[in-house]
Amino acid sequence: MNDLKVLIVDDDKTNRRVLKEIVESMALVLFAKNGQQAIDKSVELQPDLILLDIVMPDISGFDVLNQLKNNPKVDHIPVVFITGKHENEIEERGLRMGAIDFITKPFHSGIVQARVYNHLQSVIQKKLLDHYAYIDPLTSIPNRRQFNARLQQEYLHALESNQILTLAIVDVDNFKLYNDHYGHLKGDQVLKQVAKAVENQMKILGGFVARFGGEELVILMPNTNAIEASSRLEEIRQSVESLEIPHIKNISDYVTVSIGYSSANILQKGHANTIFEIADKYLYIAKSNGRNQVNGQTSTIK
Ligand SMILES: Nc1nc2c(ncn2[C@@H]2O[C@H](COP(=O)(O)OP(=O)(O)OP(=O)(O)O)[C@@H](O)[C@H]2O)c(=O)[nH]1
Repeated sequence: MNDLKVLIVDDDKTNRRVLKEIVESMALVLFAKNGQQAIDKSVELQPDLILLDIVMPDISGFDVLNQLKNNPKVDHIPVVFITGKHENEIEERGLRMGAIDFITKPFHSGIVQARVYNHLQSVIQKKLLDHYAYIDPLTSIPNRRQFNARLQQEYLHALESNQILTLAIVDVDNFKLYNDHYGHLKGDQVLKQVAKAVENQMKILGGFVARFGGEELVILMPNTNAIEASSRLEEIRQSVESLEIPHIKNISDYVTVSIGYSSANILQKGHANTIFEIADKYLYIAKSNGRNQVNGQTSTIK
């Protein structure tokens, strides 16, 4: 569990030390001495669990929890309240506000350890579920669900910041023939290699890549105009060709991809799918013009 982080928020030094001793075998321990630090460190360090004292001199634990629950960057982090005495009213209020549990002082180390352990187990389970929900099992890159969420995010960001968003579709050429000739298992290996090559390029060039489905990958490049997009996508096209994966002799020497893109100047909310449709149109042109090429343009979404 060593890559897990627990943030201990307590104004009392002794309490922080005692809790640290209980928690440190299960997770990396972070500290905050007051409410404001708790909020700042939660946003910055993204702990997996927060142990939060209720009574603190600046902002009370209730107010901290309220602020955390109203901030989309941290609203998912489970919070366990630390309280001086057991009072049903306080416990009910905290649980209704979204705290997942209560720990009472003075600490019984065995109980605190068991509670923290159980909550960290839930965190691990959730991480695993998130992984399966958002990662494509064949290629290990983000899947279409993650892409859809990211597209909405980047679309809004581009609209608000008046930046150009490029969306590209990368499609393996003549892949049906490849599958028919070499078999689907070999085809799967090709998809893995192509996804890896594109992902590596995106790490260098900047951008997000996902498997859209079948033999199609999709790329998002925020703040990227058509000229920049065209040269980056050309590098991606070349990176796949240079893998030198043999195709069927009379089709082409190596496995290649065609890429269609749209560099969108976004003037209107709610038309993220239109960028995809335009990129798809250019992909069709790239295919019709002979495959193994990049095609696209600037478009305006209004
Ligand atoms: N091996 C493998 N094949 C897949 C997978 N998903 C889709 N395919 C195959 O991808 C092929 C796509 O074929 P088409 O849509 O006709 O496209 P294409 O043959 O690449 O032709 P062009 O796109 O015009 O170059 C089909 O044979 C699908 O079965 C997968 O996960 N693994």
